[in-house]
Amino acid sequence: MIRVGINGYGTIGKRVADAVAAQDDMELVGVAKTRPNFEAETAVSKGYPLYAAIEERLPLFEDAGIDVAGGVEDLVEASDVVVDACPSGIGAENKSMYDEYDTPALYQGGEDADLVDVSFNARSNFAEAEGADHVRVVSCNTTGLSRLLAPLQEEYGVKKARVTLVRRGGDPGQTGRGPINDILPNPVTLPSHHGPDVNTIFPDLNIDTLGMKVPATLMHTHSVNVQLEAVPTAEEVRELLGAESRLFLVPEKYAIDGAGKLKEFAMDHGRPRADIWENCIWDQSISMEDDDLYLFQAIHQESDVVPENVDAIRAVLGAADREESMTRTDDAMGVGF
Ligand SMILES: NC(=O)C1=CN([C@@H]2O[C@H](COP(=O)(O)OP(=O)(O)OC[C@H]3O[C@@H](n4cnc5c(N)ncnc54)[C@H](OP(=O)(O)O)[C@@H]3O)[C@@H](O)[C@H]2O)C=CC1
Ligand SMILES: O=C(OP(=O)(O)O)[C@H](O)COP(=O)(O)O
Repeated sequence: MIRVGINGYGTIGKRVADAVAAQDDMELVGVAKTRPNFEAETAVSKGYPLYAAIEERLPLFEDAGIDVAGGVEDLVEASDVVVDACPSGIGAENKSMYDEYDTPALYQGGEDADLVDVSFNARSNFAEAEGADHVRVVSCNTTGLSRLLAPLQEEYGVKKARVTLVRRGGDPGQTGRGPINDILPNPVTLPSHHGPDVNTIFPDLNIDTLGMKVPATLMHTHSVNVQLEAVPTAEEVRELLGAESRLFLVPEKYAIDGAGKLKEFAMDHGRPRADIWENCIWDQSISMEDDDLYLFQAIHQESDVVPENVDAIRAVLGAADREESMTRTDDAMGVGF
């Protein structure tokens, strides 16, 4: 069994914890939090051992009547690998602690690419993470782009990708985020971080990305144009993308017109937290104009990186190859509609 610790039990960390607990080759050693809030209560009610991320705060948990298994260093020491899902920048501060205990660590997309040995997307570069000590699972949007570009690059070759990312302003629980009545170029300069981030996975891929932020919390939406080397029909592209386990082609007959109905669809399917782990590509948006492919896809920012974190655990430990790991992860989590 692979012993996994999760440091940072927020939006991403709690989802990765559930996904790890669902794998039959992994054991969740525990999760680390800084304070005894509702998420601490939930972790305890799920039977996840709770560790204090800041050891001086141990008494706060005791005062709140929450049992704590130890401090974060105990968690790191007891784990074969740690998933760091702390807020952006805290992962970098934690790196020396992971090194001290010789525990490989996975970081999230909010950390800089130069913090790590390898930036990771399971479909695109699984094997590169094998044996690495520090791996970054790229951001939700970059994960969505990498999953899409990998089969296109392999099958047809990519001359150039141009993507406009319409980004949700904040997650549903982030009550302090905005905008609340505006549409922002964000960043106003080009490129957004997503293009350079895609290049951490595909170094030679020619890609420009532009970002915007809008007053929405449910999902991001991408307007994608990929100029291809070989020229398939739109139907051939549909078949290629439809065969990928983490790409969901939203059928026209479902009459799903946006993120609201996608989330409703996920809830109808009994998805935990209404999570959508797959890229949602509108089937009827897939179009070819000469050598240009166009499509729209929606990305659930809170959950698409979760299966990628599970695969990265196996990758760093050399516990499985790409296909075996992705299949195990998907089967255990129920990825695929
Ligand atoms: N949310 C998203 O859409 C996505 C986020 N990411 C990336 O994932 C990472 C985490 O983001 P997200 O889950 O949204 O962030 P959250 O703020 O939701 O969760 C992080 C949690 O870490 C805890 N924390 C804070 N400081 C520490 C610390 N020193 N040690 C341990 N835990 C700490 C906080 O909980 P508490 O203080 O209560 O313990 C907080 O809730 C970032 O790099 C982000 O860029 C990637 C893809 C999508
Ligand atoms: O990784 C994400 O988005 P990103 O790919 O646009 O950076 C997450 O949705 C977090 O984005 P945020 O930095 O707006 O919180």
